[in-house]
Amino acid sequence: KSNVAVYWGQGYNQDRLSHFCQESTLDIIILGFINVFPEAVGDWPGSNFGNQCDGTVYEGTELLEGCHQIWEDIPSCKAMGKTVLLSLGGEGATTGVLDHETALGFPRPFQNNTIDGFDFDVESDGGHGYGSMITRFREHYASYPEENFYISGAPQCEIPDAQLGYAIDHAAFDFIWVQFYNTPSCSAASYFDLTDGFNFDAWVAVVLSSANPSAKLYIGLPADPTSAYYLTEDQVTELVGKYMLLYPDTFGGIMLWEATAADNNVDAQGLTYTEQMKEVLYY
Ligand SMILES: CNC(=N)NC(=O)NC
Repeated sequence: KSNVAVYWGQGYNQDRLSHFCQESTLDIIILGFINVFPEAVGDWPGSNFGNQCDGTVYEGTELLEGCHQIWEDIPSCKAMGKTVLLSLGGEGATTGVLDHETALGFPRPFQNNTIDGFDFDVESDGGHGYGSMITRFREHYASYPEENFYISGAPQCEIPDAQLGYAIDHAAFDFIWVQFYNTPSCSAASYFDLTDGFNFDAWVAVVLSSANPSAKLYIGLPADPTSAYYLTEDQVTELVGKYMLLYPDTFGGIMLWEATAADNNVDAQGLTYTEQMKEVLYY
């Protein structure tokens, strides 16, 4: 079963989470972002969810306290069978888990909601701390054997990814959705131009030699048709059709950046981009 995973939380004028939970074509929803990481053990993280939340923060921190709609919607999202992950990082985030200790001390004041795991969208200051952090998450997960908890990552498409390369090699991820956009040399769009730098094959090799060779590898795509890296439904059908068949065990599905842009991107048949992607996967 291949999945459609979408980021939500940074969309322009975005709808609340429950709106997207009702969309049958979404399987995994990645909440972005915890965008401020602690500088030292005991520091608090910080968060940003765009137009959501009420702007209040925990005293003296950058961690949003009034994200009522999100916390209300997570249980219903899970009741609809969605996997809900909380993403750490995002563009311009204050990342940089300094060291092993800070990584282990990353507090988890994420309300009393149980999310299904954590996503690492580390776009700067990566390094070895993330390997330790993920290993610690795995240790925590092990004390809830009846629960399914996940770890995912969103590396850029150049190999090795400067921020997450070490973590991918040394810590077990369940899903790796490569941003086959933002980097011209290896984008999915480059599959359709003379450079043909699209490197899904090489990413499969990375996964097979990583700490979790059975991790699922997703093709990350922009949902906004004005993106320089945008692919039409026909292009995605050709690209995904080829790689889904080439690597049936490793291919996991499609990731979209991001949910609101996908909602607003409707084709002649009235299908949102997410619905188009679902058709591509089950065509
Ligand atoms: C510019 N940064 C992004 N668009 N980040 C992502 O797409 N992360 C999954």
